[in-house]
Amino acid sequence: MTTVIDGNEIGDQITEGVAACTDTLVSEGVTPGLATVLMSDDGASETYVSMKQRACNEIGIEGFHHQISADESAEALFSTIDELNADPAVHGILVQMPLPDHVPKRDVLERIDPMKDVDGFHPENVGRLVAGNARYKPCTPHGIQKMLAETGVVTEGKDVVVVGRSDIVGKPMANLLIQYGPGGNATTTVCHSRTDDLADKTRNADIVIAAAGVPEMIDGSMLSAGTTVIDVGINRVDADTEKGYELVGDVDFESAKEKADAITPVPGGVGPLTIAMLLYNTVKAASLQSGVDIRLP
Ligand SMILES: Nc1nc2c(c(=O)[nH]1)N[C@@H](CN(C=O)c1ccc(C(=O)N[C@@H](CCC(=O)O)C(=O)O)cc1)CN2
Repeated sequence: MTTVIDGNEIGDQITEGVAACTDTLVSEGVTPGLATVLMSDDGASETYVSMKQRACNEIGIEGFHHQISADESAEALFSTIDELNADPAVHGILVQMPLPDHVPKRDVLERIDPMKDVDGFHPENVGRLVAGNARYKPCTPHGIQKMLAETGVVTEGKDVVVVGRSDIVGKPMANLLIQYGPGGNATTTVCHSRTDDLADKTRNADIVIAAAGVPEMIDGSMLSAGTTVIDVGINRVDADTEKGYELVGDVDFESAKEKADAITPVPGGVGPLTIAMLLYNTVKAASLQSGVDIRLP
């Protein structure tokens, strides 16, 4: 029997633990604050930012939102970040990706105070992660680690194939998987658009993590029986629905399910964990900046 991993259930469980930490901080006079910055008119990005704000409100994290028009200069974004860096009510800053082409992404990430970088994308935080001393683990890969642990999928000694080499998922995921300790100790292969014979790599994997942003590119014929399949893709494809689109993953769910021991659906798989781990990092940021000790889940 294939287990369909319920990301909403695991996300809710983690959020409950984070909510208890928020209560502890508030009782000590510290209200965790998260600022989201959106410089885009992309519908999906707008949806994700409002989901993040709603999730904050539900557990008592104070949300601040800054909208910058997509055709503004990069300077407008830099000065917003400078203000948020200096604001003591803001413990976490998240600049929603992707940014418009004229905005230099690396300069934006370096502008954020690393202590407030709850995405874990600042080079200082990336370096700490690679060194095995993470401050803020990037939300999606951290959520996948939690999801595997919760499902009883051990990574130690396993062959894991990560499909995709993005800064948000592929690279940090691979780095977490090769760390010492639980959720790590995996033999990790990173595949990408130039990989020769991808199916040969995925067929030899115990765990496949698909994060390439290509709708349904991994199907059952590319998997061996018993594989754990984690689908990170959330692609909007045109469909005859009320919204005019439907969400599909990077995995062809029906054929992959025939082979998988465990598989995540889209929606309701990895996505909710991304939000839960953002709350986790925000509360951790508030704890680090205030010196109030908490026990994170
Ligand atoms: N600064 C960042 N930008 C982006 C990140 C990130 O981690 N930091 N990740 C992605 C998108 N993302 C968060 O921003 C994200 C995507 C999807 C979901 C989610 O819960 N999806 C739901 C479906 C929602 C829908 O109806 O569209 C699901 O999968 O069930 C959460 C977060 C890019 N940018």
